[in-house]
Amino acid sequence: MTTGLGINGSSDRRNANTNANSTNAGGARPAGGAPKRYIPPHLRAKAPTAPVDKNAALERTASWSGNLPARDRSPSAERPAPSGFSRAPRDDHRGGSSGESRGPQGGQNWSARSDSMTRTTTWSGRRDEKSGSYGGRSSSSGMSRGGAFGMWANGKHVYGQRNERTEIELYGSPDDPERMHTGINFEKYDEIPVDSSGNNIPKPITNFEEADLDPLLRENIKLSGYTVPTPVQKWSISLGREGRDMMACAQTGSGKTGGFLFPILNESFRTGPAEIPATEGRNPYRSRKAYPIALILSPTRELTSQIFLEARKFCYRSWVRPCVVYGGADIGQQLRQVERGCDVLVATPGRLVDLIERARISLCNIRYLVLDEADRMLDMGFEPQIRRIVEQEDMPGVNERQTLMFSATFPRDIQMLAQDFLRDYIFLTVGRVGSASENITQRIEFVEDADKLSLLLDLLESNGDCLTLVFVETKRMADRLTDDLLYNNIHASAIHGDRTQRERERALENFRTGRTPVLVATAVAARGLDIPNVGHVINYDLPTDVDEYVHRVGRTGRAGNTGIATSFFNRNNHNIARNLIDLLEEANQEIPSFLGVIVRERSGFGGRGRGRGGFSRGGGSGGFRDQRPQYGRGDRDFRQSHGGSNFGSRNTGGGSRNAPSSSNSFNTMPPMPSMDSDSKNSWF
Ligand SMILES: Nc1ncnc2c1ncn2[C@@H]1O[C@H](COP(=O)(O)OP(=O)(O)OP(=O)(O)O)[C@@H](O)[C@H]1O
Repeated sequence: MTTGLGINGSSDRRNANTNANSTNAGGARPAGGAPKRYIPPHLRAKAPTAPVDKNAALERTASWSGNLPARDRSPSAERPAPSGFSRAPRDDHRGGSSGESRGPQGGQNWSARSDSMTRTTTWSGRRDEKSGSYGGRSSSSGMSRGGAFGMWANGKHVYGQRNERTEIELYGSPDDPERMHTGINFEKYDEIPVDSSGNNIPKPITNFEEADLDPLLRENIKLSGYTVPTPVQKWSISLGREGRDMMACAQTGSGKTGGFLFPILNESFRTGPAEIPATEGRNPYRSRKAYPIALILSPTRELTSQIFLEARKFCYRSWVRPCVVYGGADIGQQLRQVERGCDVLVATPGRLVDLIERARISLCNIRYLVLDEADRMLDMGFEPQIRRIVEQEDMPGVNERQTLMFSATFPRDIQMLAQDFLRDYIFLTVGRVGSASENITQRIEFVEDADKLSLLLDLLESNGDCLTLVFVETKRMADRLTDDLLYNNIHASAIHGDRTQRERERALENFRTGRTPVLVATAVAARGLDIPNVGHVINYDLPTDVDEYVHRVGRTGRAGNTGIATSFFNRNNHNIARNLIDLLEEANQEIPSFLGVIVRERSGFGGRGRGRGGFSRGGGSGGFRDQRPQYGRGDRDFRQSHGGSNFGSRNTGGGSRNAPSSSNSFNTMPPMPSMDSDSKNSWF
């Protein structure tokens, strides 16, 4: 039962739901006896219908059907049945999928590249290709045979030929429903205050036209439909030109991917490839090793794949070949792809280490290192691997490379740790560190565990056409809830760490295309994923960490579009209440009174409020995180507030600062157990 603490009249509505349905969480399948069917609100006044036939229950013909574009570019994924939305197979969310997954390593068609252009460069020993495809959004036909790559010849960048088919595959058509279109609030990004701190801060660019970008990059940006740079892009392009390191904290959906790709590609297009050092063996040109010039590390396979697809857009017709490697996919295929050309490598740490150990990747030519979701990459699970990749392999040192870190959240302790990988960096914040975008309407609903399913069904019923992402805390819960939704006639699938990579990619593809408009996810889908039309994020289970909350809700309200995030809260979530209040306040959201009540209750028990910048980061309860000292959420460049540093104040307009004092003395983290990215993912 709900308590009287609900807001907006929602508790009344839920009580009504509970009465109308059952007392065991709406449409949940009861442990024994005949299952009770969930009755949506608009049918509750009507006479009950016959129990749902199991197969019929999975038939979707109601409000979801066909409302969303069911365009499916997957070569072998099932197409919607002609009669409308045929149901996804019962095991759709658990495995046993019959269709091929789509993804850079998902199927045969992803393996080959489609350059008609012969590469004559000899710097990396890569094979010249005449045809084929090399993975991308659509592989059904292989990437267009006429797809063009450029080359670097005689010290010059020679652009590849334009190819209409490749352009449609890469960029979609302007009315492509799967393409992210900027929303009504896109221009408002410019109103968000930007703070920068560091030495000799260059001025940001103001627009793409005056940015003196490489003409090919400019063209590719245009083809991607970008007309105005977002704030983080304005700054990163200018910092990239100056060769400066950067730690950038900008809200979810505000264009951080372009923020790191643009400066890297702008410089690479101008300067060309790097020579392989003579120390690399007798005839490095004949070796099968790749020598990328840029390395982009990200925490999850899906995000890694997505960044690669973005990189392909901006590398089109250039000499730069992007390449992707991540766990769970066929390594043989990845190795072949690496051999075909690997100038910008997008990778998860675990798989990268594997390829380094096999002597198939050398990092000796790295000029640019990017940690996307940097706070996650330097968090406990990944840090040992990052240290190994960056410090113990052959990557040039911090003075010889440019290092860029991006995230929407940057806790203070991670900022401290990050200093080990950065040189005289600029700290950039767009909005407050770790704040949620105001494009997202955040609602917190008080609901007891037993009533969650009922409320979820109500919300889904009233959702309209949009895609809905439902977050839960455990893999088991993800499967269970998906079963419950399928049982209640809602097309849903699940994504979590226990599913095979093929199943994960398939679930994501079906979600993206609207075949299964509800995706139940664990934290594996919380960061970075950019899926158009996600209009509603529901935290069925709230996370214990408020930063995780920020990333989750950030799957909606992207690129200036608006979205809704609803979170189910009850007393079990008291640890996050304080931080949630701060977050809602910052984003100008309504703060339900029960949050304050619960915070006061907890203070009464001797607990203390854990405000931002206070002692605890996120107030997680139990688990691995809490074994670390907690330094508080970062709300600014930690160098500014730390005693002994010369960063006494915030700098918003450039100007000079003295170098920060050494960070090493602050790095008092106890050693953390090592985990590779795949085992890390298994947490989710
Ligand atoms: N300058 C731009 N003009 C138009 N659209 C843009 C621009 N920059 C980025 N976008 C679009 O905005 C969306 C969000 O961008 P992106 O995924 O880079 O956000 P992000 O800041 O990395 O988000 P997250 O914190 O969730 O990782 C993407 O669909 C991207 O194509």
